[in-house]
Amino acid sequence: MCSVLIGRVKPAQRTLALSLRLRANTEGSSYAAAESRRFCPGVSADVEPLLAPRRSYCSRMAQTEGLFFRQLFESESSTYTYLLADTETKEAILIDPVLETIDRDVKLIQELGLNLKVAVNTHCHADHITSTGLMKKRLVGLKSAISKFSGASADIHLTEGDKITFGKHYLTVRQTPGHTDGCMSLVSGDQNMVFTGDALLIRGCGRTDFQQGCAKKLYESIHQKIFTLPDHCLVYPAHDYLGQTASTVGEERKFNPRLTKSLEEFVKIMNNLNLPKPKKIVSPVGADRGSRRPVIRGWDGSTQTSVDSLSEWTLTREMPQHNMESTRSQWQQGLRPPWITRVAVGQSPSSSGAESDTESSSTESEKSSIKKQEVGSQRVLQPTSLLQQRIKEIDQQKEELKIGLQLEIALLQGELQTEKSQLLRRTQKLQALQREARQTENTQRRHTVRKKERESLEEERRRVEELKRRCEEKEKLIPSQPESQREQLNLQLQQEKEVMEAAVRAFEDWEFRVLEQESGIDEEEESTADEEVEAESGAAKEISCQQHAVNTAQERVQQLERQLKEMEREKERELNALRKERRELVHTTQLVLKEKKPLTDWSNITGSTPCMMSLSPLTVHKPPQEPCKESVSLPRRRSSHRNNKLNDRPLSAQGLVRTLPDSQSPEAFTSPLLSHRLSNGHSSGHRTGTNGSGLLTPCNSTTSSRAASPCLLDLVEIEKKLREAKAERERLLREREERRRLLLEERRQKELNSPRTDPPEPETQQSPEPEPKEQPKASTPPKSPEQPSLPLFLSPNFDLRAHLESLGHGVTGCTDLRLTSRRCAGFLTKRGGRVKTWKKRWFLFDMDHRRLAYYTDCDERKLKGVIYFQAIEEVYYDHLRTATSSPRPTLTFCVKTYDRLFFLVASNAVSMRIWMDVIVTATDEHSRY
Ligand SMILES: N[C@@H](CCC(=O)N[C@@H](CSS)C(=O)NCC(=O)O)C(=O)O
Repeated sequence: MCSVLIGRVKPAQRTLALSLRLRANTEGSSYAAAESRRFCPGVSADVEPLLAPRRSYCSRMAQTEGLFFRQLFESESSTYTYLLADTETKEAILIDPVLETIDRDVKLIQELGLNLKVAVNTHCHADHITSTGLMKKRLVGLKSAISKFSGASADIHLTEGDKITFGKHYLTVRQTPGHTDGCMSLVSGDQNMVFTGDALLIRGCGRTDFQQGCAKKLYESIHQKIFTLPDHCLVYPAHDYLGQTASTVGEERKFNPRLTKSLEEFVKIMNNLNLPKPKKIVSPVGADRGSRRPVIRGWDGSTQTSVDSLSEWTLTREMPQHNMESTRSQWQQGLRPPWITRVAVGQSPSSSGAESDTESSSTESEKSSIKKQEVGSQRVLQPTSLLQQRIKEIDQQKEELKIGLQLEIALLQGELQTEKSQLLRRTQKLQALQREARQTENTQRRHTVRKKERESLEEERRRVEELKRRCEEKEKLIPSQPESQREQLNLQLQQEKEVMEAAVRAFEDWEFRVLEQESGIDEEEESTADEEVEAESGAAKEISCQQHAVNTAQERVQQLERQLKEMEREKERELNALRKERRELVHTTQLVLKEKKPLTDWSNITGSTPCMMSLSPLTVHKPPQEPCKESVSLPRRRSSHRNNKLNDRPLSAQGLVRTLPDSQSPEAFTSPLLSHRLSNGHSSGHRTGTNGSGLLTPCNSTTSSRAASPCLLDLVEIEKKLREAKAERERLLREREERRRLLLEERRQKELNSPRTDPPEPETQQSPEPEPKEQPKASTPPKSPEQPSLPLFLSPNFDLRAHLESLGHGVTGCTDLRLTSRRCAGFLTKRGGRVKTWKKRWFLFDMDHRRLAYYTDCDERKLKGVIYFQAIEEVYYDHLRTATSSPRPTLTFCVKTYDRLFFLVASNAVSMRIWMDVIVTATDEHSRY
């Protein structure tokens, strides 16, 4: 049994103990030691000086024995979340968790077997939504905490001096208002760490231009509450926009550019910051939910309906949308610091038409056999991987949707809870009023009865007195009566007296009873009849008012319940739709995989070259709607058919599958490819496709997947089309082979007629085909009438060297390159595909093999990878410096294939320009052919 204590040390020594049962956990590993390894893992001597500050951080961390500490980062709002735990008891606290990273945080907490007791928000965040509310739904026993002055609801409201205890550690609350009224900093028990929230940032501080911000208050808070901590105390802020992770109080006191100034200067600085609104605050998340009244979401799932005290910015924080596409794309496109890794969905593991770019060390023979298989199977692997990618996307979408809707439901439940408790309060009040009314009524009734009784009593009194009077009169008259009658009269008087005395006794008893009854009754009540009437009418009013409020609250509760049910139904509907799509995609994947074997076998039998594969209608390409995410540089291309080019590209399996029902006929899928491609993309005949350019266009996977899903059911149709595709492909390959044979024939003829001038090229060991002979420098050979219309760069007579000279390159002066009429070779530094390390490679641009190969060295013995010409889409200079880690940013250029980017660095500007113009010929060749 252990407890998390939230207690105030001063003034009242208040200790609020939340006695919570702890899971039995015997692991007890040294988190602090692991943590220090994380901060300084295997530091080599040459970088050690650079890491010196971090070493001091971690060595100090390690001193706090038995403390687990983890700094976590959310890249969209640049927020730091901190997880602290006692390594022995496993009790943990979480500071400033963010909604977007709830899965990561919960997973980590569960993996480490921690028992999260409290999730603290250092203040009301204006730039992101806290995950405490949702986290409470996921982690049993978790309490939320926030400053009492934040105006937000939470399980625990903290004030100055409160202690948040977890195991043998604790954090003390120091109120540091200024950025917001409810800002607080949390100081570790040993004063080695302070979590400053948005008060003190590294070399900065929280803005003071919204949310009750006040520069003067902030200045005082920091000076009085943070700068009074020891110099070595580590500062952990809630945000950093420059990748800084921690600082110290001493450093900030000395170097903080804002806080080293006088108060007046500080105020001036803060008033002139002119910061843009935080990125997320203005995002119209939930804009489609305009029907909902503006609400400020409570920090633990409840809702505050008051909007008066909060800025308009706060009001923009609504629920995540059900349209998760936008969220996902934000996540996918969002820049992340290097230490945040997220598996990029849809990244093909291998390069286009190339061997894997993992810089593996397989042998040449392995390479060639792998290449054969790869080329043959690529067209089926790629669609499969696309489908699998889509499945992954759906899973992710499902998860996001679930979180979004769970949150929505949790918040509605919170709202419902609040309304219900309000209803309960009102009902109780109403009942009390009704009780009161009943009491009043009873009093009145009693009052009337009493009044009547008093009247009867009065009557009786009068009767008794009359009897008394009569007896007295008789008694007086008897002496004056004749003697003979006196005895008789005395007798009568005696009887009457007895009757009278009995009546007096009865009356007195009655009167005594009445007086006794009335002795307990409030005299005021008796006397102020008017007031009573007034109170009665007030109570009646109050009752009707309360009745009305109760009715409204009941309606609201019913409405919320309906909303909740609808939300749950919506969640089910959405999840079912996603489940259905996923099932269909899995089915289709299986089908495509089934197709894989015969197609691969067939491909091996034909022994087709990679270039031939480009004619396959199933070659996979990135959907044209998606621009290259890695760079937005303008491509360096001579071809003016940029847009057509994308449409000219072979149809992706994904696109095929999705567009089948629209295409109606098998011809739509097979017919126009060859003629269209051979006519340089200008053919307008025989177009049966759906996109106006005569070809089927792949659907945009991010927007139309759900709409397109029904077509996936048409599996028989798919099989049929696959068979047709195979037949068409076979025919195209035959035609292409024939054309190729004719070309070679023609080239040989030409060589016989015109003897070559260039010396024969030495690099022949790689070439399985006869090395073509070079033509004298002529980049545009005359076209014989019978010669088929071939693209410029495809022509066997095309002279690369002459072409470059004609472009004005000083080829002879560039000693870095070996340039012949058909080849260009030289060193380039290439960035790895998955492991982003830069390696120097020998690149060989080979026009005869139509590939750009790279080797470990200039002897070209160890092939590391190949980029086939048909895969190359664009070549451009990296002027936006997207390859941030490039050793020479100014000499970096990009070769974009349809599924990845190659970042290459030349040794100098001249060779970079030549390389780019060399490689661009490959793109032109591809786009034209
Ligand atoms: N451009 C940034 C602005 C982020 C921002 O305004 N941050 C707040 C804390 S979150 S409310 C702040 O106080 N910043 C102080 C500063 O000096 O930056 C973005 O949107 O990412």
